[in-house]
This record gives sequence, C-alpha cells and structure tokens, in this order.
Amino acid sequence: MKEKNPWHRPVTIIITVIGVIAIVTLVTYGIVLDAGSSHTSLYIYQWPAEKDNNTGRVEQKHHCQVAGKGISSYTATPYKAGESLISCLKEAKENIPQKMHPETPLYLGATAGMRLLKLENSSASDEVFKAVEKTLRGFPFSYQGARLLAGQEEGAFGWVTVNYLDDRLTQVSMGGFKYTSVHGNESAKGALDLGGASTQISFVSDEYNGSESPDNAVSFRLYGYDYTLYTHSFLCYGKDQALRLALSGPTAIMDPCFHKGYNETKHYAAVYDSPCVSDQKPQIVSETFIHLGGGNFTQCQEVIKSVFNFTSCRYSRCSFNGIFQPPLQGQFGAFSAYFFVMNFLNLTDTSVPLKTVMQKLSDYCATPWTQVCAYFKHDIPLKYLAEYCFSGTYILTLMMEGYNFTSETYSSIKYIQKIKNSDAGWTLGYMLNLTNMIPAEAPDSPPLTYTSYVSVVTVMAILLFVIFILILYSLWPKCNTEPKII
Ligand SMILES: Nc1nc2c(ncn2[C@@H]2O[C@H](COP(=O)(O)OP(=O)(O)OP(=O)(O)O)[C@@H](O)[C@H]2O)c(=O)[nH]1
Ligand SMILES: [Ca+2]
Repeated sequence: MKEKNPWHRPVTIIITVIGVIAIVTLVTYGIVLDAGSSHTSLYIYQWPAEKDNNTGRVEQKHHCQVAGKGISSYTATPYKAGESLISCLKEAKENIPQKMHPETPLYLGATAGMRLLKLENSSASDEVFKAVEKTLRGFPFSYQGARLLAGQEEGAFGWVTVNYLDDRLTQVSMGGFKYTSVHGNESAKGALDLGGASTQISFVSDEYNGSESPDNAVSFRLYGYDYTLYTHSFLCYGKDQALRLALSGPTAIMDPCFHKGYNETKHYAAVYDSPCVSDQKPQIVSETFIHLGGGNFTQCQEVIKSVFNFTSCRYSRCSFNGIFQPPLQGQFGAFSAYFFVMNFLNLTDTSVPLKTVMQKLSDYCATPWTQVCAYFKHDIPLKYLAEYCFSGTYILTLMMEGYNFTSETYSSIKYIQKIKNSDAGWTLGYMLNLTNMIPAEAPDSPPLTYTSYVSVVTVMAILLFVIFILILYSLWPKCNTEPKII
C-alpha cells in the first residue's frame, strides 16, 4: 500500500511555516546593570538573532529599578549589595524566554559611587564587587563580569547610545552610493549626563583631534567613519556630591538654594562622609547642624559658582578646574538628572529664552517651603522636592559657567529621557561595544527597526505560505468529473 506523504497534511504545513517564522524572527537578549551612585537599574535589550549589524536594531525591552540605594552604600554589609539585585534579576528571568537564558550576556558596570568608594577604601569596594558577582553568577545567564567603568568610558558610551538610537552613526546608502555628508561630525549629537556623584560631557568638535589633552580623547571607527570624541567625567560634580560641595563651608547653615521656611537638623557626618568634601569638614564639636533655606536664586548661583575653579588653565581653553574643553559644537542631548530636574521644573523647552528660564527658576526658588510641600508632597518624595531649586540652579550654572554654553547656544541642548522607548544612558553603548554590535565598516543595506524587520519577515513568510499552498493545490490529485468512456 502506498503511504500518504505527511507533508501533504495542512497541519504539518502550517506548523512548518510557523516554525520558519519563529526561526527567522528569533530574538537575542542582553542584560546590563547600571550600578550608579544613587541606585542600580537593570536593562534588558533585544535584537533580531540574525547577525546583521545595522544600526537602530537594538531596543530596550525592559527596565527594572533596584530598590534601595546604590551598591556603594553597602560597605558595612557587602552581601546586601548582592541581595539587593535579586528581585530585578528574577524579573529578567521572567522577561527572557528560558531557553535563551544561557546565551544572554549579563554585564554590570559601576560608576562614580564605586569610584569614590575605591578612592576611600579599596578593600571595601572589592568586597562589594565580590558580593555582587556571587549573586550574578547564581542566575542562569551568561555572566560577563562586574567592573568599574572609567569616567571616560561612561561618557563615551553615553554618546554612543544617544547617537545610535538617533540613527546618527550609519552612512546613508542610496542606489549603491553612500552619502557621508550628513553623517560623521556634522550630525553627531553631544551627550550630557548628570548623575548623583559624577557628570559627563562628550562631543565631537572639528577643532579637536586629540592632540591637546589626549586624556580627553576617545577614538573609534563606526560604520566606516572615524570619530575622535572629546569626553570628560567630573568626579564629585554629580548633583548629590555637588550639593555637599555647595553646603560645605561657613555659609552652610543659611542656604539660598533651599526654600524659605525649610528647616532640617542634619548630621555633619552625613555631609562630610565623602572624599569629595572630607577635607572641608569644619572643626566643630557639635554632631549636627540646622539646615535653613533662604530661597534666593541669585545668591544660590553665587554659592554654586564657588564650587567651580576658574583660576588656572594650562590649555588653550578650559571648562573648569583646569580641564581642557574644545569649543562646543552641534546639538546636545542632556539626560539622567538633567531630565528629572528640568522636567519637574517644567523647563525642558530650550527654545524658551534662557532669561525666561532663569526667571521661572528664580520664582520657584522664592516659593516658600510650606507652599511647595502642600502642592507636591503627595506626588514627589520630600528629599527630591527639597532639592529641585538647588538642582535646577546647579544645572544652569554647570552648563553656562562650567561648560560655556551661552544664551544663544542654550537651545542646542535637548533634555531627553528616552529615545524611541530606550533610556538614554551609557548602558546600551556599553553592551553594543562588548557584543561587537557596531561594525567598524558600513553595512550595505539601510537599517530596519526591529518592528519593521519582523513585519517584513512575517509578510514574506505568509506570501511563501500562500504560494506553497497554491503549488500544492495545483499538484493535488483531483477527482475526474468527466464521464469515463468505456
Ligand atoms: N527627581 C528625580 N530624581 C531622580 C530620579 N531618579 C534619580 N534621581 C536623582 O537624580 C540623580 C542622578 O540619578 P542617576 O542618573 O540615576 O545617578 P547615578 O547613576 O545613581 O549616579 P552616578 O554614578 O553619578 O552616575 C540622583 O541624585 C538621584 O537621586 C527621579 O525619578 N526623579
Ligand atoms: Ca549614572
């Protein structure tokens, strides 16, 4: 008896086609933990499994904020630094299909909080890393290391993220010709990152080739274009450490950067337990001081200016503290605390003249604390709320006095949190680099987003399916309806 060909069964055909779609649209994942000074965040990224290194293909799938403070705060009980990560890692397990766990790379990068801890107590920092590593190794992912990022890396990877997500890195390919005129230095966007303990500025400038102050240069070749990036990370100039710098000194008690009516008793130790300010600790017997708000924007600006040193510069030009900075060039994306703060203050629109922005901030700083509290206390944690006047003034002073933006160039800054649903920050650039996802040479085909890629593959698979069915139908043995002539 002739066996029926199983390939002729419609169920088999449908399963095969679904299988083909599943294989072609397989997704690869990567996990990066951003162990910042104030807190840790876990990001899951996803991209199509086929090894086609087009730009704009990696997307953020999931973000988990670790509860509690940053890992550098667990010096007394390092194992708790590891434990703090467990719930987000469990979330990661749920968000990535189980069969993909062993091949999902897992990275942890620590930034300024751990840099400060290393300066202060290097064995304590080793203990924290050990604890964190132990936890990460306990999960089924492909652990790739937990390490301290250099300030330069943090700045450079933030720049890569912003430009990658903005599709500014590839060359445009049209009809076989590659157009480079709109890419490279001219279209690259600078990156401004304001953390809790450090702040980074990174941009390309036609006037910087790395010869002056080579420590500030990061060079790479991406998609066939050479970039020499200027980058600098100012340790102690993140907004939490800058607040300590501004507080420390004889004027600490009446603080113009806090609202009138703000009145809190604080421990000296809490302010001075950081290498950024430890040498400025006043010789006072008392353990506490009363932090009073003055609510005066102009005076606050003066206090903040005093934390920047403009007295010496051994280069052709400097930002502050004797650090070289070439002339600013192009657009800038300002993220992390730049966004949190300016978004709260409703000041993210940089087309508004700088004078108006300052006036609005001045009005906000002059608002009595009781009024601010009554209005926002249900929505915003009090700690954040108390600091927005300081933080807003710090941001404007850092930009205008520190980095030399002017009222004309202020509009070249855009406050951003996300680009195409992915958070702006160093983590994506870090993973792209470590997984070799950005090739040195340009790909030939123009990039597709993941969604467009899946749509194209699905449409093609359906089309193939229809053609397949039609072919089968034409080959299928049919009943002969014609009367048989005997
Ligand atoms: N208002 C507000 N502030 C936030 C929020 N998230 C974080 N911050 C604060 O903004 C500052 C910067 O936060 P991050 O960018 O996460 O800093 P970080 O990565 O912990 O610190 P670094 O290691 O210096 O980069 C810190 O002072 C945080 O406490 C938020 O959602 N709202
Ligand atoms: Ca950060």
